[in-house]
Formats: sequence, C-alpha cells, structure tokens
Amino acid sequence: MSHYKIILSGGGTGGHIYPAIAIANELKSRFPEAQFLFVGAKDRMEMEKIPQAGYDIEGLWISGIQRKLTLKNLIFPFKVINSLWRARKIVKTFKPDVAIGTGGFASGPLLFVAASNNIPTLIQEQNSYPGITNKLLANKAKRICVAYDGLERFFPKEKIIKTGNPVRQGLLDIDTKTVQAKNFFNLKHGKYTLLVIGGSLGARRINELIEKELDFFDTQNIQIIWQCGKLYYQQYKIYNNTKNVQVYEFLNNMDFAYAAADIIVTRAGASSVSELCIVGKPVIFIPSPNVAEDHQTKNAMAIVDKNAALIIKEEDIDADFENKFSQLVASPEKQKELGTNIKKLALVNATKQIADEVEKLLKTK
Ligand SMILES: CC(=O)N[C@H]1[C@@H](OP(=O)(O)OP(=O)(O)OC[C@H]2O[C@@H](n3ccc(=O)[nH]c3=O)[C@H](O)[C@@H]2O)O[C@H](CO)[C@@H](O)[C@@H]1O
Repeated sequence: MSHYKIILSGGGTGGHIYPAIAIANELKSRFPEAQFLFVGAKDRMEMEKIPQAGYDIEGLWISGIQRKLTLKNLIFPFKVINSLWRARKIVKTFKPDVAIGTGGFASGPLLFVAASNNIPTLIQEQNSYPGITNKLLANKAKRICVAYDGLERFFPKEKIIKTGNPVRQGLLDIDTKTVQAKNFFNLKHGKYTLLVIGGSLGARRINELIEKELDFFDTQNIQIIWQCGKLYYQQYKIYNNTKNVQVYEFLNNMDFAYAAADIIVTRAGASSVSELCIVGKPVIFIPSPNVAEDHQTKNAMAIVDKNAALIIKEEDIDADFENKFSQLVASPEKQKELGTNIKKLALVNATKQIADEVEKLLKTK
C-alpha cells in the first residue's frame, strides 16, 4: 500500500522549512499516492512558503519562550495547551502513518502528540548544537537524522543516523544554470557577481556592512545580488538597480542566485552551509553571534578548518572586510581552492537517506 499519510512539521525560519519541503518532495516522488500535511506556527514564514511549494499546511498558535519575563511568556503556557489540543485534533483527523519534525516550535506539540499516539516519529536536526524542541522530542522519536558528528551528547546514540541536511533538488545542478540565472537576475554576463545572503530572515549587521561598502564594490566593478530580509527591505530598496545592485527581501530562486554568483558573503545557518557545500563556490561567512551556543560559528568553522571557506567575525567586519574580500577577489587560485575544497564536504544523498529511514518506519508500522 502506498496511500500513506505523512505529516511534516517544522518552521519559524527557512532553516527548518526547506529541509521539510525537500523530504516531502522526495517522498512524493517515491509515493505519488501519499497524502501530505504540514503543520507550522501561525503567522510564521511557513504559512506562506509551504503552500508555495504545493502542500497544505495547518497553523498552531505557538511561539518560543523568551529569556526575560514578558507578557508573551505569561501567555506561553496557554499557547502550549492550545497547540497540544489542536495538534491532537489534527492527528486524530488526518491519522498519519508517520510524523517528521525538522525543528522549530510548531514541531514540538505536533510530534509529541503523534508519538503519544504511537505514530512513529523521525526528527531531523540541522545544526551541530540542537534546538530545544528537538532535544525535548528526542526520547520519543524513533530516528534522529543529523548532519554533524558528536550529537550523542544530546540524543540517544542508538537512534542517531548521520545523513547531512536535506537540500532542495534544484540546487544539485546549478553549474548548468549560469547563463539562465544571469538572465533571470538581469545581470551582465562576464561581470564579477557577489551574492549576499543574510539567512532566511535577513541580517542587520550584514546589511549595514553592504550599504557602507557599496562604493567599494563599485570601484571593484562588481555587481551584487543582495538579499536583505523582509524586515529590512523598506530601508534598503532605495539601492535597487543603482550601482549594479539588486536588492531582494527574499530570494525564491536560490538555485539561480547560487548559479549567478562568483563569490558569496553569508550567514552560517545550517541549511545554508549544507547548500554552499553543494554549490562549491568561494564563500565568506559572517556567522550570527545571536544564536544559541554560538552555533553558526561552529557551523562555519567546520568548513573553515578544512580550508574550504573564509570567516570574518561580526565584531571584526568593519576592520577586516575590505581587506579579506579584495584579497580573495584578486586571487582566482584561492577562489578555486576554496570552491573545490567546500564541494568535497557536500553530503549529496541526505534527502534520499532520510526518505529511506522514513520508508523503514512506514514499513515497520
Ligand atoms: C537567526 C537564526 O535563528 N538562524 C537559524 C535559522 O537560520 P535560517 O532560517 O537562516 O536557516 P539556514 O541558513 O539554515 O537556511 C536558510 C534557508 O532559506 C533559504 N533561503 C534563504 C534566503 C533567501 O532569500 N531565500 C531562501 O530560499 C536558503 O536557501 C536555506 O535553504 O535556522 C538554522 C537551521 O536550524 C540555524 O542554523 C540558524 O542559526
């Protein structure tokens, strides 16, 4: 029987959403008859991105807990109770054969309820340091797919499988898309292209840096695709189509963005890092210092330590950026070396391996 019912839950940021979409797409190609339902958090990105990818989604009233005492924290227990109740209704109505969680707050109640109803659950952890939701869910999960070594510090060892992070199919063949990509972005062919990515939500300090360096880029004859994030778009859109700059709040065609780029300046969220390994181009990481356990620096250092990318700490960008950037641009050899080395770190079969694990769970049911 292949009329499986599959629930996927994860969201809040792109880092949790795109792995879920990649897994769903792979399962859909294996089981065209299967039914899929996503569960996310109301008002978060997934409510827009999942339907765009062609799937149904239900939103729970849930959010993270803040570190200080705020009104939001006082209503947090009510959100948990409400979302557990809603998750229970969703699970009872949809009757999934398996539940897959990719992190983010909504996956907490949904996977908890699924596991409590004896539905096999698989969680996928993108980072080298797990988020709180996956840590709470680990004991009830049947399988835990991870992308880094050393996760047995947090999860039961016998459940862990190192697969890498799932990456959307379209990113696997970007080398064939350069011309199409440059046309798509209206870029000049043959002109050096910088891609700036601030993570799925955008990065304030990277935006400030890019704004400050626009003249510098101009003197270097560089054209730029600048993803500044939804929150910052109003502020930076004035630069759109000036000095060879294109400003986007969000890039819906990451394959084209990567294909058009000669060099990439980026945050170091886990999915971005996995994608950049597949892309194989010279990268300068500016990790966010504002995430749990400084995990973006760890994500980036796993690459930098293999001489496969450069890193500039956020606190050093004003002092170091121009130097490091222009040295790299001036050295085609160094760019080639970094691009070749980062590609060696790619785990290209992650999505397939995770789908294999899901299949095993479906078949043992
Ligand atoms: C500030 C924050 O909490 N960041 C976390 C968040 O990052 P964030 O949501 O930025 O996650 P990632 O960098 O892992 O992934 C971003 C995803 O969004 C896509 N994308 C991004 C920009 C864009 O314009 N278009 C687009 O499609 C990327 O291709 C990628 O697939 O989740 C990651 C995975 O748990 C964590 O490692 C990050 O630390």
